[in-house]
Amino acid sequence: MKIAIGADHAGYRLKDEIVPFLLSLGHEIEDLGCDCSQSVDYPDYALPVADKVASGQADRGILICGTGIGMSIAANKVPGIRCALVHDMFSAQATREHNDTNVLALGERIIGPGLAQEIVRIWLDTPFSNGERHVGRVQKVTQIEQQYTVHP
Ligand SMILES: O=C(CO)[C@H](O)[C@H](O)[C@H](O)COP(=O)(O)O
Repeated sequence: MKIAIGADHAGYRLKDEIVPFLLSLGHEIEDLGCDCSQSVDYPDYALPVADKVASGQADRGILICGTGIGMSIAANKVPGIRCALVHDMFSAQATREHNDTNVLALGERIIGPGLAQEIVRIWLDTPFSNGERHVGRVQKVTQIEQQYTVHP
């Protein structure tokens, strides 16, 4: 899978643990920063990752900040993005099966690298269930997005 990944200053250390893990699983990674503890703004890293996924240049995106909250809020503003903030293995599976999420947000200040890797592995491996009720609900979410998208 081609995966775009980004973090702010509160998430780059966990990103640096996740990137080699993803490479060891055989994924292609585009690391869009940041790479040091100098304070930056999470929307500046959420947008490029979300854009890679929304435009089809990446299959999935992973975003990391202190809590994952800022990254998930920002990513979900991009049309076509369904970003889930996940800190447990059950939700990692459920959000793929039920919500067909294409971006995963994690909080470095919330979980350690071992749990984060398990969440990432499950989230990447779990297919969308394609159950009729889930397809219909995801379509309804897309319809909400379309209602608020300004078309020129
Ligand atoms: O957006 C966030 C909180 O919802 C992220 O966790 C940020 O990483 C966090 O706000 C950064 O905080 P800092 O005090 O500027 O390090």
